[in-house]
Amino acid sequence: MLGRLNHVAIAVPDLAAATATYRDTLGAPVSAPQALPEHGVTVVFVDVGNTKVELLEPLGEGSPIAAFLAKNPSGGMHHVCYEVDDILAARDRLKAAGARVLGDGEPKLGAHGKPVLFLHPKDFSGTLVELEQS
Ligand SMILES: CC[C@@H](C(=O)O)C(=O)SCCNC(=O)CCNC(=O)[C@H](O)C(C)(C)COP(=O)(O)OP(=O)(O)OC[C@H]1O[C@@H](n2cnc3c(N)ncnc32)[C@H](O)[C@@H]1OP(=O)(O)O
Ligand SMILES: [Co+2]
Repeated sequence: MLGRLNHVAIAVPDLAAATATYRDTLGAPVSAPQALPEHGVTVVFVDVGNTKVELLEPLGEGSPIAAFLAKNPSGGMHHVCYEVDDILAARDRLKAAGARVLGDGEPKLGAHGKPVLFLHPKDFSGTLVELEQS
């Protein structure tokens, strides 16, 4: 069911500072910031060749990453995103296996304009999982 690793996401308290670290210190190409109010985050993507790193900063009230950053004020690894061929089939299979699909269970368009879903970290070895339609 799982395809390639699309991205690893890191929640950060200061997106401009994290961008500068990846671009200037680590020498990686970093995209322009993208505000995604429907997801409560602003993101940039770092191109690391074989996959991407997504840097996430909270946006607006009730951001889904606010509690995570309160517990990890310096930031930290927030989720991994795997591609799937058929996100609805993947969702139904996971639900049948007892995994918790977050939100209302319906895919939303993610940062790449493709449908995404999130799976509860307690069902996946303490790691929040994002699925993205490939
Ligand atoms: C830009 C769009 C998109 C893309 O295309 O790439 C994105 O990536 S958007 C990214 C942000 N969006 C989301 O994260 C949406 C899904 N997330 C959620 O619904 C919530 O964040 C959550 C996972 C349900 C957590 O909710 P929260 O209120 O922060 O905490 P809880 O108290 O309910 O947490 C329960 C439990 O889980 C632990 N936890 C929370 N977040 C993580 C995490 N990222 N990784 C690992 N574990 C996590 C939390 O610590 C609690 O554990 P205990 O303390 O042991 O109870
Ligand atoms: Co993501």
